[in-house]
Amino acid sequence: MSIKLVTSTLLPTPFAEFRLHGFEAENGKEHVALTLGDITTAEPVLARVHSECLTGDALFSLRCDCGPQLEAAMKKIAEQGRGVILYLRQEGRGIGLINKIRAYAEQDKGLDTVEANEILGFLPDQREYGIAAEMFQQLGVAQIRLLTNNPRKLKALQDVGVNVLERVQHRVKTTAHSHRYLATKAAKMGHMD
Ligand SMILES: Nc1nc2c(ncn2[C@@H]2O[C@H](COP(=O)(O)OP(=O)(O)OP(=O)(O)O)[C@@H](O)[C@H]2O)c(=O)[nH]1
Ligand SMILES: [Zn+2]
Repeated sequence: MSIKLVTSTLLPTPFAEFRLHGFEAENGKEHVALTLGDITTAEPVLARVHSECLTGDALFSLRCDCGPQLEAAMKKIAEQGRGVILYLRQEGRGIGLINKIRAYAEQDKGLDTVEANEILGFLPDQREYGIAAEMFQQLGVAQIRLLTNNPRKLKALQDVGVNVLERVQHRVKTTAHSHRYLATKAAKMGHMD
């Protein structure tokens, strides 16, 4: 086991009172999950596997759609009264915060998100989803309906053994700033509508 559930508490939010679960990975990284309702029953659970984006999730960045996607996932789960969000600390598609800022600086000079990662010596997407499977298992989630537009995430999760019954579209409104970013994701990273 490369990650363990350490402690849980309540997290009141504007959308619902979630449970917040703290996980510690073998490599020292700390991850969290938000859950609502009884997610241990056989009925598929609405789930979002969200990758950390400090700029989008906490600083209101318009360069990407992460913040609105997180909020939309919390709202959809609140509406259903049942669901789970894994918040994985894989900032910058796995390259880390400072390197993501470096990548943004390259994008300021005209490169797209994929080219910027490559010029810095990284793959376009370095995320790994093995811990997600273990987190679902430890939370007692048997099968999920996954909120995503990213086919690679869907496949990666299935490859590590997550039982994904359905992909649920998870689009949010685009802004003038995020338009190019989303266009690159569609053209180069296969993101779906
Ligand atoms: N390296 C890099 N990472 C970025 C950039 N913009 C956003 N990210 C990171 O990308 C991650 C979010 O991934 P996305 O590709 O936007 O979306 P996704 O989670 O794969 O797919 P969805 O489930 O459809 O949202 C977060 O970790 C962000 O920090 C960028 O320009 N460069
Ligand atoms: Zn983002």
